[in-house]
Amino acid sequence: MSRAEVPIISLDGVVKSFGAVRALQGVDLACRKGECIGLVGHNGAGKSTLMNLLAGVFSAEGRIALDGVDTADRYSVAVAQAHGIRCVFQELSLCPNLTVAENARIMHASLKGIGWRKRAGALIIAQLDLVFPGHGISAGDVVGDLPIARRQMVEIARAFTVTAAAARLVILDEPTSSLDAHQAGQLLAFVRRFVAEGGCVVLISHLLGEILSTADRVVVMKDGRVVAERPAAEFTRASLVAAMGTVAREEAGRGEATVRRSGSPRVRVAAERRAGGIEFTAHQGEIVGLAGLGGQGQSEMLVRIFDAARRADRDIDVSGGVALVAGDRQTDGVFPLWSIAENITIASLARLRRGFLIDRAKTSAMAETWKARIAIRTPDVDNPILSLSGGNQQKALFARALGSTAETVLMDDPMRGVDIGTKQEVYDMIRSEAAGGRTFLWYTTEMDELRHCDHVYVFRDQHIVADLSRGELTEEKILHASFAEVA
Ligand SMILES: Nc1ncnc2c1ncn2[C@@H]1O[C@H](COP(=O)(O)OP(=O)(O)OP(=O)(O)O)[C@@H](O)[C@H]1O
Repeated sequence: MSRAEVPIISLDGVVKSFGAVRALQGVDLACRKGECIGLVGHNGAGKSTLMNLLAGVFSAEGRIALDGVDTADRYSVAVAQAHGIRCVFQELSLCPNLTVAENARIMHASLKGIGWRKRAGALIIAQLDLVFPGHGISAGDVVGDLPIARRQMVEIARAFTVTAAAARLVILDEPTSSLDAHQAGQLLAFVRRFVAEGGCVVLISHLLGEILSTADRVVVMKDGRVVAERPAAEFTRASLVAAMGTVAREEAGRGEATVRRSGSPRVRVAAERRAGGIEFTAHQGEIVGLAGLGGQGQSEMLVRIFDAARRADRDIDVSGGVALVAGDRQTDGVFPLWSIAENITIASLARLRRGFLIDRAKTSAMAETWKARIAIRTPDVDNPILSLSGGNQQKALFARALGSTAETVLMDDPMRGVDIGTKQEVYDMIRSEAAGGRTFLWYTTEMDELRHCDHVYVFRDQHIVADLSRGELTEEKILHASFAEVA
């Protein structure tokens, strides 16, 4: 084997268990210079566990070799970092109370002495400029004040920064899940440049289009095993879905071409008092999309509506109960110290009461029902929520909202990290619940998801700039409204 072919890291027969769960059941993987490996698999297949192993976070049984040398059981985060192995985790890991520059310094201990903050700031901003030109982030911004997309951009750029050790292998776990299409395109183009210059990237994603367009080789995992591994060019979207063990099917959009908006609105947000201001309405049984580039005021609108259901807001009318599926599950969704069952049932406690107490049997029954309906992978719903894989935590948030009696469900980019099979199940559920009279307000940056909507409002710069019914909905119109200057 020539030197160039010696893998940066190789795993051989790696096994990892969490209690009764065998997360990895004997995995082999080699990561070489100059390649992007696409890693796919259903929620809970073992992808994040594998990346934690590559990053030295978890120890495991089996063999790990670095540059062809067996590390025996000496592999650790420090050893991984010294070899230029970096990770961008699905759950963002920046310190929210520190600035962008200070967070860059955490990764680079060599930035010290007088002026370190300035140097750290220059380093991260230069990298952001390379990956996400026009990012709009400053070194002095406090991370906790940034919207989730910008936090994700900082985290990604930080992984590629170079000081003492160059980045040789960067593992990206669902890196585009909070980015809009434009930012995702910037990142994937950068990945190709990094790989062309001799770097290696492991790209974990449920968006199969980005795997097929960016990866050289695709590794498919199922239930803790690698079940297929081939050059990306040999896969089609359908064969990839089939390899993951999901039945491929064309996603159906909403049936009829146009829908007459009738009945009294469930949610109405008055038009802004400016020329051309557009009123936002959502009627009973409608699925209403909030579109546009990421972070253009869509989440803020959902939060205002959520608040208006509890206390009067002169510009917003809401009738009936409201539930929210948060996209930023880390800060807005999951109760990290609670069990899976408690996380699912918290929005339904009124129905689960017996006298003054919560009926545990009813709570467990509701959690079990949703575990089965939405395929939450856990041996026991009383396990802590954080024992679930990221996508399965997101499913629990869906179960919380759909299982409540709220007439209106607000969804803030809710499919983060959810696998393709489950997405199809959830789309079906949303459609049938809407047919039964429920109203959905759905913020998504995925064009494909907007096809499920009856009506779409496009946001730009905190304003609604277009109001499109299903019959008028095209990707071109949405892009045009997303980018066009206000006349
Ligand atoms: N800390 C933990 N404690 C208990 N079980 C865990 C823990 N971390 C992971 N698991 C379990 O290991 C299995 C693999 O999880 P992993 O996070 O690797 O899946 P994944 O393929 O990354 O899924 P996703 O696409 O949802 O991110 C799952 O069944 C998960 O519940």
